[in-house]
Amino acid sequence: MGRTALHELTLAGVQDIAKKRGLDVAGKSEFEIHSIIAQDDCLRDRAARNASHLQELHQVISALNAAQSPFVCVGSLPLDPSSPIAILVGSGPISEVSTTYTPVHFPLKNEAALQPLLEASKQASFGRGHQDILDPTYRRALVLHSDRFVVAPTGSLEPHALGIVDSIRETLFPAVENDGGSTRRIVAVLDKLNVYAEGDFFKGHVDTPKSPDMFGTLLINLPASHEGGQLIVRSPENQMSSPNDVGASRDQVYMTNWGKDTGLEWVAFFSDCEHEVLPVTRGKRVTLSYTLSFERPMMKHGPVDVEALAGSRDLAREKLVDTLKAPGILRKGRSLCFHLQHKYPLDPEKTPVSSIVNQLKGRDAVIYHALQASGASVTLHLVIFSDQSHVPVDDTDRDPDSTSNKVTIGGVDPTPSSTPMGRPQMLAPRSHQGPRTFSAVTGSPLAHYLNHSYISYGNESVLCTDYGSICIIANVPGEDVNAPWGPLVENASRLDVLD
Ligand SMILES: O=C(O)CCC(=O)C(=O)O
Ligand SMILES: [Fe+2]
Repeated sequence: MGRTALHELTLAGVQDIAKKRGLDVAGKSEFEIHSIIAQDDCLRDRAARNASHLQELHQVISALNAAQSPFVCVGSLPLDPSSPIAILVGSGPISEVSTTYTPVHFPLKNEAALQPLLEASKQASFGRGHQDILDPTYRRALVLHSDRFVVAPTGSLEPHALGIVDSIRETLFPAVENDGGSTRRIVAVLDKLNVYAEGDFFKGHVDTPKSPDMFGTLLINLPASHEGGQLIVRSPENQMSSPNDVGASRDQVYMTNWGKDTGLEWVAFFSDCEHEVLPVTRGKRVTLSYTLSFERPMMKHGPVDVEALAGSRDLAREKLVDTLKAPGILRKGRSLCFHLQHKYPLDPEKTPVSSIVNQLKGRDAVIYHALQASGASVTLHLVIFSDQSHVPVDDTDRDPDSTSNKVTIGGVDPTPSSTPMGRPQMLAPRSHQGPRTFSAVTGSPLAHYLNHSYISYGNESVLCTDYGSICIIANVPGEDVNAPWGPLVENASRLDVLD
């Protein structure tokens, strides 16, 4: 055995183990330490078990990567030039009887034709923390809210009628695409019209969720000739990269190429994906933005039909299910922990964590449904951030000695029907030998922690909702999710695994 399995342990893990076994490793190289512990039967055995565990987790991660689902969905629709679309710009709020309308036709014939829109629009602000502020170094654009214009002919830019909503469901929610549609009705609501003139831009931001049901944003580009003004959308795991970054794979950063076509072009993306509009270098760029939400009544439904996953005949996802079913992946006493890739608007004081089951996006939905299809017992857990180390959600249990800048994980929500929050629990520090070990297979709550301050740069300031970080915990069926929690092994696929 020995070398390969031992090599899977990190140097820190090896030093830790060696010290606990009373082995003298002071001043020794990693190679020497490995040789020392290779002589130790107990350590060899433990390293071998770690190595097989790591191999299993790597298999899960590979299957998961192969089953990745996209974070953007794009399309284009031709427009009949003989029947242009008109934006009817109101002289005041459209609810008022006295309002008169001036039409602006698309495809836009010349820039002068845009004048009524420019006059009615106002300089766009954006949300920083709880305030809407004007900062032309961050966002330079004009906006016209949907209460100041109407589209003619009526319904001609209606995303349902145009088939855009169906495409969004098929692309962004493939894992649940076949559940009959009725439980996952998507609603696209027109929010505003954005005009970017030469030199205008909108720097990187994430869109503020306007309600807990909102999951994404749809932008329709109206045909107006321009250059520059590309929209860049980044996957949640690639927030700081540009399309030219070395290492940022092209499927993690999407960039539009609008302004040349005479039809409609559109892009939809999950609302926690960072996006930006590069400066327009010629012409005018006009977009309509829509919020994408799940219809409210579906929140009452239970978890979506897992049969749908089996019916989707996606080979990569079937392989993921098979990998999760393989003997040893899930075993008694070891839970798998998947930190969610996306953020979700959730007020944990009012809503159980389990309510986001029907809102899971992208890879999170794939993991959840694959785990369910594999027969695992699957629960969602709230991740709460704290500058205290491993502080339980319940303040009475606060550990006065822990001050490091770590995360607290709590808010177990196994039985949402009986209690709104479930009994608060926490993951114990690594040194604590709890009855169950948690192996973090994907992501880290710390990454969310770093993002957290970033999301105060929304596109609007909204007070009522915020993002929480959540993880999916998978157990063998029958295990008591309320039993005291053991240690969390972060990045279990890379670090040594505690037993
Ligand atoms: O106009 C665009 O393409 C983007 C607008 C945007 O990101 C926003 O309003 O939040
Ligand atoms: Fe935005």
